[in-house]
Formats: sequence, C-alpha cells, structure tokens
Amino acid sequence: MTPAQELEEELKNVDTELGVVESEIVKLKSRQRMLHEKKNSLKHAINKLKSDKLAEVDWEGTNYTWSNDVKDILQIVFQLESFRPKQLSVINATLSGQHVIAVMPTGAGKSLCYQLPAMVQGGLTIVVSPLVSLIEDQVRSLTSKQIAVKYITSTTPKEQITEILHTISDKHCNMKLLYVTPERFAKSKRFMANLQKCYANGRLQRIAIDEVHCCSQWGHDFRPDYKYLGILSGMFQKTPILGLTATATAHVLSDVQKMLSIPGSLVIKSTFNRPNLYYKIIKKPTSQDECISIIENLLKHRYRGETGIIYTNSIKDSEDIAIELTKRGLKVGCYHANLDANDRTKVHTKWHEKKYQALAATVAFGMGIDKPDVRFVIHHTISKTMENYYQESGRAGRDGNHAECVTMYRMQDIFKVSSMVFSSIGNLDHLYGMVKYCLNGATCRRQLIAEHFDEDWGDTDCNKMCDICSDEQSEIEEIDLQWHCKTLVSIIEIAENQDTKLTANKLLDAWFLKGPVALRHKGKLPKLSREVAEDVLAFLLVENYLVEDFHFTSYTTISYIKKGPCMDSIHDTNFSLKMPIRKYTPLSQNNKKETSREMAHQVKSFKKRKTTFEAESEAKVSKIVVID
Ligand SMILES: Nc1ncnc2c1ncn2[C@@H]1O[C@H](COP(=O)(O)OP(=O)(O)OP(=O)(O)O)[C@@H](O)[C@H]1O
Repeated sequence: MTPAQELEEELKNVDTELGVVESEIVKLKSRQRMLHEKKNSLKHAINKLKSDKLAEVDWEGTNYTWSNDVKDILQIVFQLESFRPKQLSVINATLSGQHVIAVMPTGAGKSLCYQLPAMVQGGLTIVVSPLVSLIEDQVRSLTSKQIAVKYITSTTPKEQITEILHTISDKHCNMKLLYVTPERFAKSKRFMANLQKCYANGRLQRIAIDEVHCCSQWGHDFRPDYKYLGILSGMFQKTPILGLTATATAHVLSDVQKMLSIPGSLVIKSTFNRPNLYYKIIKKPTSQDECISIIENLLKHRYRGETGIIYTNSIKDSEDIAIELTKRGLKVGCYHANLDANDRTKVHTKWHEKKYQALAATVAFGMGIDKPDVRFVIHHTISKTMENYYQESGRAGRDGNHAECVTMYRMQDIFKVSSMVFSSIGNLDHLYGMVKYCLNGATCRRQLIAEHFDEDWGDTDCNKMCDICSDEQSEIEEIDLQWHCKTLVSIIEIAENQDTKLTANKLLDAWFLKGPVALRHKGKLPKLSREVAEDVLAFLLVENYLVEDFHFTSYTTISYIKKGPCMDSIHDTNFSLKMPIRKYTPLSQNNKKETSREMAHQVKSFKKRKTTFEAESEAKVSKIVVID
C-alpha cells in the first residue's frame, strides 16, 4: 500500500466513524426532543393538577375578614345588588393573595373583579389594558363614583405622566387604580422605576391584566407588548396577578400562565352561557339594497329607540351601510380601522351617548366597548370564526336584559370571507365552524356555542332564546344528498374535462340547468329551491365533500369549487348523507315586547317549562321527515 493509499484508507475509516457518530447524534437529538416534549407535558400536567387543586377551594365563601367590606362596597360604591357568577370567587381568591386567571364571557363583569378589591385593601392596583377607549370608559365610570383613578396612555401629556409617577412612588398616595397600556412596561424605564418604589413602599396591591389572552401566540389576538408582562411576577413577588379574559381554550390559558410565569395558578372559569341573548339567523338577500332595507326596518321598528351594532367585514360595507341608513333617516355612524384615533373616539362617544342608534362597524370596533345596554348586534356578514362571533355578538345585553344577536347569512358570504382568510392554516376550518352554525336547522344555537367552548349547558338552558328552540311548530325536514352529490360530481367532471373552473354560482347554475349548456348535467332539474341548493353546497363544503380552490387575479382572489376528499365515498353501497333543512323565518318587525314578556314568563315558570321542553325536544326528534 502506498502512503497515499494508507491515508485514503484511514480517511475512509474516519468517515465511517463520523457516520456512526452522526447517526448517534441524530438518535440522541431525537431522544432529546422526545424528553423535552415529555418534560413539557409533565410540567403541564403538574401545573394543571396545581390549578385544579386550588380550584377545589370554595372561593364563594362570605366568612373572610374582608367579606363585610366587599358586600358594602358592592352595594354602596358600585350600587349593585349582588354578584354575578364567579365574581365573588375571583375577588376572594385575589384578596387571598392568589395569582388568578379569570375566564368569563364578554359582558360577564370582569372589571368588577379588580375594581372592587382595589377599594377593599390599601395601596394601588395597576390595571393593564390594551385599548385606550376601554381605559377611558372605565376611568370615566370610576371617577363618577368618586374613586381615585388615573391613566397613562400614549396620548397622556408628559407633565401629567410625571405627576402620576410622582404620586405612585409616594408613600402617602391615595390613588386606588392606575390604568396603563402594556407598552408602558416595555418602553418606560421611568415607569418601572416608580413602580418598584411603590412596591418597596408595600403599596403595590395588585396587578390586573385585562384581555390577558393577548400574551399568548396561540390566542386570536396576540400583542407583542404583552410579552414584557412576564417579568412582573418575579419582580413583584408579593403582589398577586389577576389576568382576565373571555378566551377559554385550555391551550391558550396554559400558555398565558407560562408567559406570565405563574404556572399552576388558579383558573376560575364561569359559564359562557348568556341566557339573555336571543340568537337568530336570517336570510340575507343578494342585493345590498334589500339587505339595508331589512336593517332599516329593524332599526325603525323592532329596535326603535334602542342602541346596537351592525357588524360587517369590510370598510367599504361599513361606510355604505352607514351612508345608506343615514339617507333613510336613521342615525347611524361608521367605525373602522381607517378612522384616525380622534374620529374613532368621536364616533364611539356619539354612539355611547345614544346620538347614534347604531354603528356600522368592522371588527376594529371591538374590545372594550363598555356599553351595558346594547340591545342588538346585527351581523351583516358572518364572522371569521365562532370565537369572533361569540365576542362580537356578546357585546349585546351586558346589563343582563333581553338583547338580540341577528346574523344575516347567505352562501355567497362564505367566499367573501374565505378569500380573505384562506392563506393561513386553520382559518378555513374556523370559518366553516361559523358556517355550520348558520346552516344549522335542527340543533339549539346555544348548544352549538356550548360545544365550541367545551361546555355542556344542557337543552333546557336555552329557554327558547334561539330561533331553533323558539320555533315550536317546526318539523325538521331532512334532505337526502346522495343523488344530489352524484349530479354535482358529474358537473364538476364535465367542467374539468373542458378545463373550466367552477365558482359556486356557476356550479349552482349548471345544477339548475342554467348557464352554459356545455356545463349542464344530463339529469333532471333538482326538486329544490335555489335557496336550499345553496345550503346544500355550503353543507358539502363544510363537510369536506367539496373544497375551495383559490386563484389570484390582478384585483382579487377567486374561490372555485372542486371535489373534496369525502366525495369518493358516495359510491359506497352503505353511503348515506342527510342534511336537515334550515327554516328561514323572518324576524318580525314589532314583536319584541312579546318576546321579552314571554321570556320573563319563562324565567318564572322555569321548572314547569323544563319538563314541557324536554317533551317538546323529544317530539321534535320524532318528527323528522326525509325528502329528496
Ligand atoms: N354584579 C353585577 N350586577 C349587575 N351588573 C354588573 C355586575 N357586574 C358587572 N356588571 C355590569 O356588567 C357590564 C359588563 O361588565 P364588564 O365591562 O366588566 O364586562 P367584561 O366582562 O369586562 O366584558 P368584556 O370582555 O367585553 O370587557 C357593566 O355595565 C357592569 O357595570
């Protein structure tokens, strides 16, 4: 062997050995990853056990040293008779010094959970809140109750900030609450220094973090500034943290605890049922003019003298609706992200003071609307997710009185929304969840919302406060879809053979033997109304028998329809697919008083009705009729 060959041989051996080492590294890395995952899931399980253990304590008690003060302050300062569900638990737990995450639905009264304790003990409560309008509303309301409260936001003048910071570091300060936006923690060393002085003086009583789900990247509303709040529990070890949110997913909550460095802390969750909200879906006409006429009539009659919100999904729609309703003699403002901060405040205030009966708004009109007597929320266009829908509609009836959540639905809106959201993973599934809710013609709407939040409210919790449960005579008709699926597949295949793409409308046309002759199927005209046929297409889409296929043009994104993964099963011998037909009952213009009276009566005779309702539900189930 030449010296070069010897070296070559050695090199080979080294390579072989390197290969062995690398494969060991891969194995070890994979083991490391597995151990990390295991470690995380063990940590999660331990934290969950800790949270659950803390949750076993009866926090509703009235024998704490502060219980009498709590009761007096509730009645004298806040002028409220009693607590809403879980408010007292959160108050007792935070006054006991626990870190608490309070999960309550929109309008359930989360603010009281930190405002009231602030009055029970000496010292200062810092309230972190993401929205200036929310801060302003709350400060206005607390000031009117003679409570010493201040706020710092990006628009607060420098001298005022200096004065406030001076006050909080003063041993004798009598300020009870200070509201700040989260970026204060990230961007102001001066603020942090004064907060540390406040803590050193033993005066930092509590840190309340509103909309605490904004800490989590898993939530629907992640805000980068919230991540700086993670240092607080370490920096102010004796100060309890109280996080508040209306987002209930376990994943988000666990992430929030992690981000705030309070793993295993107590989680107090109240039910998401809002018994005073009446949920209804109405048919949305194809023309915008007719849509606006429906809203006009509702505002002029059913909701005369009442205040509400009309949600839509585009700035243009919000402007058009507001302009058109104003032309028709109504007082309706418009609110969207393109308004500057001043205009937003102006519009919000006019609405708050009832100078506007309604706002036609995009989702920019969101968090922190503290108007208790919103009597109606109309969705002119469906929301992107059920979570969003619940938050948006939940802005109605925060005072606990009857309020209505009306959604205008038509198939075409699915594509309006899907073409905006499809690019992120999971978004279409979320949207289809919302569509399923709209298409539903047989199950109590509350039941569907409960399922979404992993809760079980039981059938009787609705008290006929949704269009499904209140429709006593309804006979649920089901439509057998097997034959229709075959027809639709044949049209899709005809189009594919001709290299033609089908929008949902084109597919419907061909199904009804309209539009280009070359695309039409060879069968008979379906024995369905176009309306029901639209529901069938939407149903097949959300059930994965059809899928959307998005294509870009220079101006827009178009959604085309293709066969979905489930469509292959239609030829199976035991294939069966049925869809309950949704009834489109219009919303009467003026029977709301009757509904309210009926509701009051229902609450009184709840026990009696419970049995009746169970009987009715059974009757409904037995009245299913199948048509094709
Ligand atoms: N115990 C109570 N009794 C009667 N009304 C109450 C009670 N607690 C709070 N409220 C009222 O309920 C309304 C909603 O309260 P709050 O703004 O705190 O809700 P929230 O849970 O923070 O909602 P959001 O998630 O939208 O911010 C307010 O008008 C408040 O005064």
